[in-house]
Amino acid sequence: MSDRAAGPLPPIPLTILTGFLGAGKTTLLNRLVQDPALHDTVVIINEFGEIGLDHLLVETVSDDMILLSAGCLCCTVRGDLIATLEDLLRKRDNGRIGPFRRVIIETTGLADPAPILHAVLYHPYLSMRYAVEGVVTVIDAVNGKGTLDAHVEAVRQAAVAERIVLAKTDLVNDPADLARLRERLHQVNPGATLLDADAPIEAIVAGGLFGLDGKIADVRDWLKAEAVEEAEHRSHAHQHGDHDHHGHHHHDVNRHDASIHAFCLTSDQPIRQGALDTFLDFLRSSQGAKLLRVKGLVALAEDPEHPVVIHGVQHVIHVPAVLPRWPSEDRRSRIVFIVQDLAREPVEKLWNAFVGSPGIDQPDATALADNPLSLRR
Ligand SMILES: Nc1nc2c(ncn2[C@@H]2O[C@H](COP(=O)(O)OP(=O)(O)OP(=O)(O)O)[C@@H](O)[C@H]2O)c(=O)[nH]1
Repeated sequence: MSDRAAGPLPPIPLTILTGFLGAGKTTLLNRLVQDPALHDTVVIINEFGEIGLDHLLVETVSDDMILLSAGCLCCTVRGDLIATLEDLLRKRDNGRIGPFRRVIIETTGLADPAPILHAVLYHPYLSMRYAVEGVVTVIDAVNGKGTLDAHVEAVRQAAVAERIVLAKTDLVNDPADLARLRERLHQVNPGATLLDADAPIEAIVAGGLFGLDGKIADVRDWLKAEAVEEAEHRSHAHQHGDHDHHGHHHHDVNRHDASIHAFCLTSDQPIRQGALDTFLDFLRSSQGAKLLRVKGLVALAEDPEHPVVIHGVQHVIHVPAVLPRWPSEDRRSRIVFIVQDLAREPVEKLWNAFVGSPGIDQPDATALADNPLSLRR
C-alpha cells in the first residue's frame, strides 16, 4: 500500500522505550533491531556502541546513522531529540533514507518520558508528522522493587507506560516475588499491559494507538478505561475497610507509588466542543505539571458518531485522530488521567462544571470562567 493517498501524509508511529539504568532496554532493543518485522523502523539510541551492532552493520548512511542487516535504521541523538526527529523527516522527505514507517526512541535510564512526550506533542510540525504510539517501560524483575522504592523516576516511567516489559524474569528465584512485583505495577498503572521480555515484537512495539501497519489500532485497548475504573473501585473499597479480597494481604503503599495514580472520568452525554476545549484549557493551565498523561475517547455533541481521541501530557493536550466509528457499544466519553500529586476531586469538579452535571455546592462553568483563580488549590 502506498502512503500517497489523498490528503496529509499519515503520521509515523513513534514508540518511546524507557526503563531505569540497567533494566534491560538495550538487550530488548538488540532483539528488536534484528527482527525482519521491524525492517522499516528507525531506532534512535544514544550511542551506537551500546547495543553491540558491529555484526549487524550493513552500511553507514551518515556519521550518525547506520543501516542494519534486518533493514532497521539506527541513529544516534545529535544535539537534542527534536533536532534528530526533524533531521530524520528531512532525510526521508528528500529521499536520502527510505520511507521508514515507525520510530523507536530509547531514552537514557533516568529520563522522565513525560517531557519527551511533551516535546514531541508540543512541536507544531513534529506533532503532525509523528504520532506517539505508546510508551514501553522495561522493568528489571530482580531489582525492580528496590528501584521503585528508591526512585520516583522509576515509578513515573512505569505509570505512564502503555506496556511494561519485565526483563530478567529468568533470574527470579521465588515466583511469589514476581507476582508481588506484577501486582504492584498493576496498582501503579492499571492500564498497562504487562509483558515478558520474550513477548512477540508486535506486542512490544505496536500494542498502542497504532498497529504495525501504522493504522489506528484498538483504541479501547489503548485507553484501558475499564481497567482504570476497576482499579479505582478496588482501591476505594480498600480505603473504606472492605477487606474482602480473597485473603489478599495489602502492604503499605510506598510513598512514591502513592503520589502517582490513575483515574477515569466519564460522561453519558455527548460534550459540546467548546465545553471540552474550555475544560482542557483550565486543566492544563491550572494543573499541567501534574498531568503525566491524559488519554481519552470523547463524543462531541456536534458529531457524536465520530469519537475523537485525546492525547496529552503536562501542558499539551491534542487530538491525534477522529475515528470513523465507535470501537464498541459503549459510547460514553471516557478520559483517563495519570497524575502525580493531584487528587481526583478538583479535576472531577471541573469536569462536572463543564461537561454538564454541576452539583449544588459547585460553581457552574460560567462562574469558573469568570474567576480562573478559583480553580487553584
Ligand atoms: N538473565 C538475563 N539478563 C538480562 C536480561 N535482560 C538484560 N539482562 C542483562 O542485564 C544487564 C543490563 O541490561 P541492559 O540491556 O544493558 O540494560 P539497559 O537498561 O540498557 O542499561 P543502561 O543502558 O545502562 O540503562 C546486561 O548484563 C544484560 O545482559 C534478561 O532478560 N535475562
